[in-house]
Amino acid sequence: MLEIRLQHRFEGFQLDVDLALPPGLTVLFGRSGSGKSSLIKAVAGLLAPDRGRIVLDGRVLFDDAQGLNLPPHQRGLGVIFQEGRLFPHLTVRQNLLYGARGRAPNLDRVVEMLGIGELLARRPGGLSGGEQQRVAIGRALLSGPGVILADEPLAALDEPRKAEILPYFEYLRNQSCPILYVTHSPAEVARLATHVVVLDAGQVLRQGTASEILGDPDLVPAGIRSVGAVLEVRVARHHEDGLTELDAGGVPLFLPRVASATGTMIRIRIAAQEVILSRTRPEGLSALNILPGTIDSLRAGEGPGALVALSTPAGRVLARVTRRSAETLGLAEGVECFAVVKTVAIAREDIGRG
Ligand SMILES: Nc1ncnc2c1ncn2[C@@H]1O[C@H](COP(=O)(O)OP(=O)(O)OP(=O)(O)O)[C@@H](O)[C@H]1O
Repeated sequence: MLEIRLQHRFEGFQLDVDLALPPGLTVLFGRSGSGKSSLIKAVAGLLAPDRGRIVLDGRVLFDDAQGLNLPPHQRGLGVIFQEGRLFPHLTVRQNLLYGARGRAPNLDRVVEMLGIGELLARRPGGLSGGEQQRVAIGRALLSGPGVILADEPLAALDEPRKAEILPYFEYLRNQSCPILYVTHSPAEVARLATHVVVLDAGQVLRQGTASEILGDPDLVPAGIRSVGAVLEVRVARHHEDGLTELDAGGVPLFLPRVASATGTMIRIRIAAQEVILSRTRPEGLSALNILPGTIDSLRAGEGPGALVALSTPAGRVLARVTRRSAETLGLAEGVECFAVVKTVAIAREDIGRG
């Protein structure tokens, strides 16, 4: 358990938060300049707040009232930054052991899990961005941390490298100590977050699940364009034609082949702009995914659009439609309709482990 209460003033900016983080992976989310990195730095011991108290599993890391401010290396943290920040003069093996201060009984297991056995004798300079980040994750893990701090760990990577690293964070979320993770990316929030804290101008604007936060255009930094639903669904069957059938609360959904075993739970993000609504069950349509539901809310945007929230057996689904369509179709709270989603509208990056 990590408790963070702190106040800090920079010129023109005041950070003021009071948080108790639950187990799992907590995402710090918010616009640029909202205070995410400053908060991470305060926990890491790289920024001494003006006032406050930071306690990890009952151990006080910082308390201005007691004049206590543990240095970073005594805090029991694993830190992963945007760039690996590995020591260039040490081999990968030495970098890994540095975090563990020489003792790493689980070195072999971590090396195997991260697939970095081939890299052990090399120096970081020659590694790809993705390889460096895997080593940085290994170093953080091997330090036996009480909490892992990850400040935009995927931001410097291209899409294929992101796809390579994301599963490791899913694994960590389900296995290890609490993780505090900064990102701007709704896809990362959808895939990784157990809990989301939205910061705005240095204050906590909202806290909630990925689904609650990503469904609210006021909370998502990119606004309506990246609003969407997050559903937890079960892999029901892999079909021979390359499609995977999912059980979404009893409704079948089809996606291009998902690399998860039958019976496992996965998370999928369905962007609101990829959803079409119909008042009657559509027929003769190429889209395979049709979810029946009832409209929970309809919210008109400033422009010609509206955001419709639909309660379905799979969970809450959002659709971005024009106000004109909403009027023509008679969409309103309580109205029953069908959400239609193309199979290929759910990108690979939007599919993660449950
Ligand atoms: N050392 C500093 N001195 C003065 N102002 C600072 C310092 N560090 C951060 N700030 C200010 O504090 C505010 C919050 O910055 P911070 O880096 O924590 O935001 P952020 O949410 O992490 O942003 P981004 O997503 O762009 O990384 C900004 O206005 C920034 O200019």
